[in-house]
Order: sequence, then C-alpha cells, then structure tokens
Amino acid sequence: MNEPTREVAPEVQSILDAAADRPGGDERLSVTPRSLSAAFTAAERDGRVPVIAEVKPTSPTTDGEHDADPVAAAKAMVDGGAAALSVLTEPEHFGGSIENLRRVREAVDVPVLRKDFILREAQLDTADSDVILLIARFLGDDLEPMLAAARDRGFQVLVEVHTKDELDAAIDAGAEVIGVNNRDLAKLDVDLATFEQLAPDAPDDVTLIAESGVATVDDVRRMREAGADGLLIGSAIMDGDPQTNTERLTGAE
Ligand SMILES: O=P(O)(O)OC[C@@H](O)[C@@H](O)c1c[nH]c2ccccc12
Repeated sequence: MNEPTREVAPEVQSILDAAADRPGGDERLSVTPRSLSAAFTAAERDGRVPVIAEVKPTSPTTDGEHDADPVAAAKAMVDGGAAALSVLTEPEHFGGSIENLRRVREAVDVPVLRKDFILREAQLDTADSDVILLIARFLGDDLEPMLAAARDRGFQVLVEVHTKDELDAAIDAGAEVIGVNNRDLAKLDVDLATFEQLAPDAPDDVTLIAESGVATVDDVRRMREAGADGLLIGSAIMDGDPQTNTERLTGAE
C-alpha cells in the first residue's frame, strides 16, 4: 500500500496543511487542452530540447522573491523556445495565484501546466489549464480516482513521483505523462541521480519528464541521456533573464 501521509519536511507539511484548507471550484470544469505531446514534437522538430519553463515567484528553497511580471516572464520564456509553461498557483509558499495562471494562459499559445498541491476533486475546478499536476506521494490511493476525475474534465495530467514505489503506482494508475522530481520532499535536497535511477523502469510509451535541479546545459544533456523526453525547469530560468536562460537550456543539444 502506498501511504499518503509519509514523513515530509516541516515546510512541506505546512504547504499540505494550507492545501487541505483551500476551497475548490463551485462548478465542474470542462477544458479543451492544448496538446503537450504536440508541443514536445514541435520542439524536437526544430531542434529544441522540450522544456516546460516554470513561472515561480518564490519557493521554500528560494531566497527572496522574483517581482518580474509573470506575463512578461512567460512571454520571454516562449520567445526563448520553451515548448510549454508551468505556472505556480499555490499562494502561500510559492507566491503563485490563479490570476497569474489565467493571465499567462491568455497571453501565450503553448500548453500551460497548473502547478499546485491538489488534494481533493473540487480543487481541480479552480481554473482552466492544459495540464494539471498530481503528486503521487500526497494522493496515495486517491491517485487513480483523481487521475480519472482530471481526465473527465479534459485535463492532461502530469503525475509526479520521486521513488520506485510511486513510479509503479503512477504506471498502475494509467499515467501517460510522469515527472520524476529530483527533489526529495522529505529533506528538500536535490539529486539528479534520482531521475537516472528511475527512468529505466518507466515504459517507453510514457512521456517522461525530469523535474527540479536542472541548472546548466550539462544538466540538460545528462537528463536527456538518461531518457528525459522533456524537462521542467524553474529557478535556472527565473534567475536572471528568462529569455536568454531558456534559449541556452533549450539549445543544449
Ligand atoms: O526550480 P527548479 O529546481 O528548476 O524546479 C522546478 C520544479 O520542478 C519545482 O518547482 C517543483 C517540482 N515539483 C513541484 C511541486 C510543487 C511545487 C513546485 C514543484
């Protein structure tokens, strides 16, 4: 059995406590998503590494806050070659908002991932997005019904895992897009070897994404060699000029 309440860092527990209290939407959404796989294929076709660039104003492991306008940052990422975007909507620990997501999705035409800590079905109904994140560790046995609930609404789903057990649970639940988070939510440290260890166990037909801790062109190459179909990159793009950073990282091959 996959226990939903395993030990996590105090910062992460605080995120989960806040997430449990957050209301959902009143009405069941129905979204018509922009295709993530088509966006990855298009990037590959013109020689760009498929990157989901993340608009992340701050985080528990970041010093200070980026006060750049999220829409300006998002457009710069797309101009820099990002195949898709990720927008944090968690308000209390990541400086995100639903408003940021709405504005960004309106301003760009690439697929946009809603990055939040979704624990209940109604929380899927807070905002339209093309892709939604579900974190295996926090959902436990609810992963499969939540995946079905998200798909019923039209969302593409990125299922995040960090261990072999979570990867197996994601595969059993029928996940088609799986992100391996290199950050351990129990200790908050990052190790790119996490992706390298888990990738060989993912079936070929799964779209596999390496998440967190990718900072340099060498890191991009390392994750691609280990089998990453795409990369999710936040801090290394937000720190400094988002367009130049995205150009450098998407042009790593
Ligand atoms: O800034 P980084 O190290 O490039 O990481 C991006 C992304 O992977 C990270 O923000 C993240 C991965 N999983 C999450 C779950 C919730 C919030 C944030 C995340």
